[in-house]
Amino acid sequence: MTSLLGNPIASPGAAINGTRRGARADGPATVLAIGTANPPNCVKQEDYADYYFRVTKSEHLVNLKAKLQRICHKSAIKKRYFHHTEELLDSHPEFTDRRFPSLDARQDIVATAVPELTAAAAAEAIAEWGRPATEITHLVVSTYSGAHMPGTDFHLASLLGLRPTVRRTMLYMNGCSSASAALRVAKDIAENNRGARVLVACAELTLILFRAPHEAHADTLIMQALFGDGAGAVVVGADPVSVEQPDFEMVSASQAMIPESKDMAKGRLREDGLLFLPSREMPSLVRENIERCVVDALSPLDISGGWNDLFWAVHPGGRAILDSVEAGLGLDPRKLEASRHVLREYGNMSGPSVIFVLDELRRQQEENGMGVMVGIGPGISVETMVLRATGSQKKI
Ligand SMILES: CC(C)(COP(=O)(O)OP(=O)(O)OC[C@H]1O[C@@H](n2cnc3c(N)ncnc32)[C@H](O)[C@@H]1OP(=O)(O)O)[C@@H](O)C(=O)NCCC(=O)NCCSC(=O)CC(=O)O
Repeated sequence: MTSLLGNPIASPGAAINGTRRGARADGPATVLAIGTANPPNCVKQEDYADYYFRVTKSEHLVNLKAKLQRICHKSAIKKRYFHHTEELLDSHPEFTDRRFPSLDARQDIVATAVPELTAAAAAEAIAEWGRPATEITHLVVSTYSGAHMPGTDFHLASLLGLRPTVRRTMLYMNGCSSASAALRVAKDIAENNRGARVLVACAELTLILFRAPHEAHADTLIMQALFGDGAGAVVVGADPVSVEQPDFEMVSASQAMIPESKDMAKGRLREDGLLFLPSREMPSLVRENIERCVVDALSPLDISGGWNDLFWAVHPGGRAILDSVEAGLGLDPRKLEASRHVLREYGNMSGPSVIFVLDELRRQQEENGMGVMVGIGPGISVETMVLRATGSQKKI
């Protein structure tokens, strides 16, 4: 091919391919910094049944209260944090009375509370990262606590002073695997856009699903007994520059649907808030399927068996979920200590939980060599990310 002046020119395809190759990062995406945040209202698990039946004015349901006490006792949770307080619930009787629609009022509260909590976690991550917030190029935000246009991503960008051209992606309704999904997206962005610095932020507030006990809905008690509020944020980028100290390389990411599991963990957004129903069979299905998911994710890397040689960051969905992963993979009990710590100190915070687990692993300096982050979400979906600890001596 020649130009109008008769000079030979390279074919456009070759030029574009060259540009595309040059636009990609050289190395893998890495975790450059982690931040977490919780609201201030803390309720001890041993007090939760008294608290919950008092605030929902349901003391007369003595059998359900005793059942909640049994569940709390077996939950392996010590305390949880909530945005909602007794005063807030008192001023909104529609949150505890199933006969009235309450979605509008819930949405109005989370519209500001979710961006604020997310911003607290993100500000911590950016401070640790050590570069100005304006150098964040991409933002990936995930939540099921409310849905607005513009969304939490837009408000968060303003609260943090990100540049107006930051490229935003909003993920909704990914349940408890939301942070894993957001980190998977961030890895792809970082590896395909040279110099990209991606802020992942994920927050959930249980106000969106808070409801009173009801004799016909015993499963409500599971949600009320296990779930807590929290936000996690991660700065992701490839080819670190000198000020940046990565904690983990993000080696590979995969996602799988457990067969025949579509009714195992399902959520519906209704006039009385988000109704989320984890089935009783969820722990056994996780136990039966987890190893196949892990094998499928790791075999392309020539890693098979020897699960106790890896470190593990598993979503603390509940004590029985962690027991199932431990049994399904034949893990030594100390392998899930970071996940059990997060469950004990915060409950199941849905998606943000795995970010807390990564933070805990590096704090305990338990991570070493290769490891696996496992998100468990609706369906049942299993998100697997292989990580390599960098052995960073970062002060955190
Ligand atoms: C709730 C538990 C702490 C209870 O501990 P145990 O199982 O050891 O104790 P147990 O069998 O005696 O159960 C205590 C009481 O809870 C009841 N119970 C247990 N699981 C239930 C469920 N899913 N729905 C309704 N009730 C349930 C039992 O019938 C029993 O009632 P009674 O005492 O009257 O006989 C545990 O089962 C657990 O951790 N389950 C996992 C919870 C879960 O599904 N988490 C995933 C959330 S979704 C998630 O994270 C990801 C996502 O999907 O997005």
